[in-house]
Amino acid sequence: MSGITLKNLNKTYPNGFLSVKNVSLSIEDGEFVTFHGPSGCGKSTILRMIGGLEEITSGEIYLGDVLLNEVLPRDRRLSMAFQNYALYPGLNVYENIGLGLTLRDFPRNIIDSRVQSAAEFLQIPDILNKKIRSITEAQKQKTALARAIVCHPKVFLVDEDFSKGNARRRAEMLRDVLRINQELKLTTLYITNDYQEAINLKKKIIFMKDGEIIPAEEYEV
Ligand SMILES: Nc1ncnc2c1ncn2[C@@H]1O[C@H](COP(=O)(O)OP(=O)(O)OP(=O)(O)O)[C@@H](O)[C@H]1O
Repeated sequence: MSGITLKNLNKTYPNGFLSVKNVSLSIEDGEFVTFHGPSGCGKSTILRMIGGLEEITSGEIYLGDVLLNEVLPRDRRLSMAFQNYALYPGLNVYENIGLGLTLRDFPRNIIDSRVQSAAEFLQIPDILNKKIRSITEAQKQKTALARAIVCHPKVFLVDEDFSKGNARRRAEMLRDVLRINQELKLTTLYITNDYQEAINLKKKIIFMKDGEIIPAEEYEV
C-alpha cells in the first residue's frame, strides 16, 4: 500500500529554528492532498523530509508500513517535482525523461517503452528528439512531469516552485498533476500558498501555520 503516515514529525534547522512542530497525519493510498499555508509555515520542509532531501530531527515517516527514515532517497519510490523543472539543457527530451532509468541501469528496451508511454501520457511524443533549449516552457513543464512518472513511483510530491509560470501554464500543470493522480493512481502531495487555488482543487486541504497543522476553522486567509 502507498499511503503516507507522519508521526510526531519535527524539524529543527542547525541555527535552532523549529520549522516543523510535532506534525502527525495520514494520507491514504491514491489520495490527493493539498498543503496550504503562508510562506515559511513549513510546507516545503515536510515535503523535503518525506523525499529524503532534509534530515528528520525526530518523528517517523512511513510509506505503507515501511519506515522511510533510514531509506535512501533514491530507494523511496517517490518522485518529486521541484524548482522550475530542473531539466538538463544539453540533453534532449528523451534523455531527460529517461535519466532516472538510465542511472539505474535499466535495459534499453524498457527505457524506450517507458519513456514513450510517459511522453504519450503527457502528450509530447513528437518532441522526444528535441534539445531542452529549443522547446517551449509549456513543453519543459510536461517533460519534467513525464520524468517524474517514468520510474513508476508510488507517491508524487509537487512543490510550489515547480511551476511559477503564468496562470495558463499553472492551470495546465494542475490538470496534468490531477490526471497523474487519478489515472496512474499515485498518492499525491501538492503544496500551494495560494488559498484560492487550494480551494478550487476541491481536494483534502491540510492547513498549516508556524510549523503546525491547524484545524480548517482556525485558518485565517
Ligand atoms: N536551512 C534552513 N535553515 C534555517 N531555517 C530554514 C532553512 N530552510 C528553511 N528554513 C525556515 O523554515 C521555515 C519553513 O520553511 P519552508 O520552506 O518549509 O516553508 P514553506 O511553508 O514551504 O514556505 P515557502 O512557500 O516560502 O517555501 C521558514 O521560516 C524558513 O525560513
